[in-house]
Amino acid sequence: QKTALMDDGPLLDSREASESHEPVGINFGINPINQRRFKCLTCDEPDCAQTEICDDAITCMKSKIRDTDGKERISRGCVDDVDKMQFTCNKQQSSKEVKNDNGIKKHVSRSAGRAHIFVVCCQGDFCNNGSFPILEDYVDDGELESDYVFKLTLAILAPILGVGIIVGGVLFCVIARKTRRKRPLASRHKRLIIDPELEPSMLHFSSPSSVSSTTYHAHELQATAAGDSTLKEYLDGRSLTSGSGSGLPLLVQRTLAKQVALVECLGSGGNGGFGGEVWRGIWHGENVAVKIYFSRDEAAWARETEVYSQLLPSRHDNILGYVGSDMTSRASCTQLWLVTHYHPLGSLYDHLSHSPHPLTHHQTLNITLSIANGLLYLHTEIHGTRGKPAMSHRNLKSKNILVKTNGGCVIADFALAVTQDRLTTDRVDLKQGSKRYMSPEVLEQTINVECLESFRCADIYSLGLILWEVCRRCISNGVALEYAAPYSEWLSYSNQEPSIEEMHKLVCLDQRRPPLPNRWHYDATLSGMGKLMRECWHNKPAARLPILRVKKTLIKLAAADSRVHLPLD
Ligand SMILES: Nc1ncnc2c1ncn2[C@@H]1O[C@H](COP(=O)(O)OP(=O)(O)OP(=O)(O)O)[C@@H](O)[C@H]1O
Repeated sequence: QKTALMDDGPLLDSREASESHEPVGINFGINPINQRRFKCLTCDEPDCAQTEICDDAITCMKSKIRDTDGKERISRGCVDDVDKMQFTCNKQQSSKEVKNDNGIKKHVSRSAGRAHIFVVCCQGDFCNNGSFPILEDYVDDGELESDYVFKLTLAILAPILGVGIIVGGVLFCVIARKTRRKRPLASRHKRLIIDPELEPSMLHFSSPSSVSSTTYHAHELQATAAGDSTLKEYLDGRSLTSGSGSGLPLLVQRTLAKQVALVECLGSGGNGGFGGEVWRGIWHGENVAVKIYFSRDEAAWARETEVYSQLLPSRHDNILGYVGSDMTSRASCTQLWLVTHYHPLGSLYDHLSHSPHPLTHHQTLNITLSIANGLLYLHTEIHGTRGKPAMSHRNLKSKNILVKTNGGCVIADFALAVTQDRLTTDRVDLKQGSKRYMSPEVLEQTINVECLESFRCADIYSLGLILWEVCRRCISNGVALEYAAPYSEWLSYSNQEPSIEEMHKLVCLDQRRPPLPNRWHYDATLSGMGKLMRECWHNKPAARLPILRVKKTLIKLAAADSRVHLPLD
């Protein structure tokens, strides 16, 4: 039963004061036992515009409902039977209070898409007066779930991400370390090609087979990891530092070993040679020859370096071109490098003994004249700023002469070379040098070791033997002889280094000399060459021709031979 109320406010206030109106909450279940009836305010949804009174209620109620579309409805009323009360007042259970991040309570509907209902039930007359329950912010399950999913994802991903970052960091450090370790090699490799300090133009090969920077293979660029140069330390306190010679400036030479990539071993100096190895290397895209001495041969390396860098100030067509020297320390081993021009045809010995083709007269005279030319330069003192002292080679042989691709030759291996100054200050070891090419006075040890001229005469003896080796391979009347090393017909192991005793017996005691083939008599050039040889290997040093005379004789022979087309000066 409803009674209309004209003045809502004051009436409600006074009633409210006179009655106890405890919210029923979840304890409402005891009230039906009392069966006491209350008067309650009643008004209808949606806005409770008109309030009336109802009585006979076992509990009063007021409610606020927020629909799924967000619209709110309010109402008050009487609940007059127990079943209804249980149903109505239970509506509080449909939402759940949770605290958000800031500690503010929210009523949370447990199922998305359902209306949010808050019903307050109370027992007492007009106890449902007053303000309506407040619906807290609505947080639906979806939001909660997405929050949960987000947190779960974070909980899973965070450790994975953390471990990933640590592993990545460690990997980065390891790779960075490795790269740093490799970088010196890489930059070394680069320097091999682009170092502007060094001038590849110094290597002016006439060789058409010289390898250019565009034709060598990638594997050839594997720079040999030479150790740090110790050349400076070595040179400090020595006389080599002025470096007025033909090679690179000394400062530049100190980085040479790092700039050269060794490509192939050309041979090792056996048979009483220097004992190290000769390699073809690549330097600034050009082939170079690298002679690597063992540390026990340091004196020979130092002497050869000194000769090239100080005593042979200018380049000469018939002296092996010098690039530089370096001393490196690798795995606590000292390596001594001497870098020179590379001549792909190899030594005169290689050329004469391995080439299937005999020599023409033109080639024979080209070879012999160029050797004479080189030796003349070596033997002669030259005055002036680019001057040089007179020198003796002391180890002339066909293996120490290299063949250029233009058919001429260069003299190499100056480790035993001497000047008059040197002879005055140092005592030379006469056992050094190739025994096969030793002159009788060296074999007998009767040579005047303090006089340069006597060693020049010994060089001429060796030159005589070289002329013989070359001329044997010259074709005459369609016939050329096989290569033979001097004195091989009298030595048990013809190609092995003979002993000093063997050579002494042959050359000094038996007075043997290489035999001149008969057929040379029928060839003016070769017979002239035969005569020249005899004058070179004469037993008496003083009777031997000086090198200038040898050169002039060769020029005459060349000029007289129509098969020879050499520019003769
Ligand atoms: N500048 C060079 N260019 C090309 N090949 C070279 C050069 N220097 C040396 N060779 C080659 O390397 C080989 C070995 O050189 P090495 O100086 O050891 O000669 P060797 O005559 O066998 O020994 P040794 O002179 O010590 O008796 C030579 O036979 C020659 O073929």
